[in-house]
Amino acid sequence: MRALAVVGILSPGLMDGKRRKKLVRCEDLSALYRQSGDDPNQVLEWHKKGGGYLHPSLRATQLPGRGWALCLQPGAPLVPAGTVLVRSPPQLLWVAHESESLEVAEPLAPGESLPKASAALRRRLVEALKAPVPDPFVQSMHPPDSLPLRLVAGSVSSEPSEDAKELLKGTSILNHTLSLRSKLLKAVKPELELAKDKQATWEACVWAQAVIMSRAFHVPKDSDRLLLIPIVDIANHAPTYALANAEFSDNKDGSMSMIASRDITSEEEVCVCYGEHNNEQLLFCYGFVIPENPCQGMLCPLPFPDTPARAELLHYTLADLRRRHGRNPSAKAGPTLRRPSKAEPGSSELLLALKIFDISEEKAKDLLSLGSAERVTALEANCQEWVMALNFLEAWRAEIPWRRPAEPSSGASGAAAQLQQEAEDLIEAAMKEIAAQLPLPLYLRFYCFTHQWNTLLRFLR
Ligand SMILES: C[S@@+](CC[C@H](N)C(=O)[O-])C[C@H]1O[C@@H](n2cnc3c(N)ncnc32)[C@H](O)[C@@H]1O
Repeated sequence: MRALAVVGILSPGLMDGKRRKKLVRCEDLSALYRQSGDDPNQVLEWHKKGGGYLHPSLRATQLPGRGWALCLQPGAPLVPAGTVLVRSPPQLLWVAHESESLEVAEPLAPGESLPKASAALRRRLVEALKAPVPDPFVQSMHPPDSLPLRLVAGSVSSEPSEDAKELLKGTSILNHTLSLRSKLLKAVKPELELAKDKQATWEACVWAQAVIMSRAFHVPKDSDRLLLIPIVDIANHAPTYALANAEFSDNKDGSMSMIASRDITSEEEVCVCYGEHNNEQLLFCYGFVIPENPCQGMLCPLPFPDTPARAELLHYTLADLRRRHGRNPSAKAGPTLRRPSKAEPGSSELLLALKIFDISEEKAKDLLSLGSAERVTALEANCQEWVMALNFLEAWRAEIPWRRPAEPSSGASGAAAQLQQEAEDLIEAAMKEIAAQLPLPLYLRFYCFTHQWNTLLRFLR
């Protein structure tokens, strides 16, 4: 009974007794995740019968590397901005309110703002799998197998394997994912204790958590409602709000719609923006990365300063820096490494953080009382921070496992490998940038002292 009844149930059109019996004996829960032959029409039918609306020119289809997607049919007339593309009535939505839940729940991951609502949805999803035939909506909720939580989920009774951890080394996601796994294990302990088959229950809980991370929406953004929205949840992600061609609309009658935010033409894919996320955030929550993502940056694996004035100073000055360059000022997550550009060096946030690490608490208090412009001048990096940054970047790069350059990045680990490659490229670019600033004698001294001859030869001007 390891696979519950779920495995058979999740294969559309296979409900005859003989076939189902065979599938129930299957030894894994892989049918909880998207298969290449999955057909979206079952859930579309179910949605229509339940009172849902789908624009007649839209169809759900599989796109390589993107799973299911909503696209305008070939030859369909232009759909003008403002058109309702999908409407899901309240009775088909799964809604959890943070304020209505009495339970105590801790956030499982950084940035999770509705932990009680997530816990309530997770429990409901796991329960739904126990039904003899879960409804087509539940059957359609397939999170990607490249989601980091899935990569490290492994066995309920042992630690994640070194091989699984290797896939995320050198990125801030490794620690976040391991922490998410252990917090989830703790949160579902009561269910696991009651379960006959602990591994199957653990896998169902991982599936439910993965569904919430990759398919649940928090609408409106500042409300306490977490929703699973059939059909609307088939829309894939556009990197920025400006690049999306559709958006959610929260209706007065409790239904949810997706509306065209600009004209959409024949065969175009309908995409919403899940949030302007960089590839680290996308991989952690959604299991994919976007090549040349315009929302760029990778979190530098640095601890935040551990004294109040230095922590506050870093927070404010990072926000200042971001505002000045037209980026989202939120600085909660700490300094990021970016692609160098004419407007801004890629290592500017790292250099700022290293400078603040090196000053006293008293000096930090003084700087906090100054205006923004004076602070910027006082916190300008010099040779000392450049050398510290080179040291830090060398250590960061050494964390990333060595990979054969031609190795194809496909399968479940492909997106993680692409993120590691992105980290390597950003580190290399930042090192070049810093090497170009450093006076030659200092540069030579650093590399001779650290015996990193390869880097020395590569960057020697
Ligand atoms: C809300 S669901 C969208 C529907 C999903 N494609 C499916 O098969 O059901 C989010 C998931 O879709 C995939 N996805 C969304 N946008 C993507 C994109 N721009 N590139 C690749 N995969 C994407 C990821 O697997 C993500 O976790």
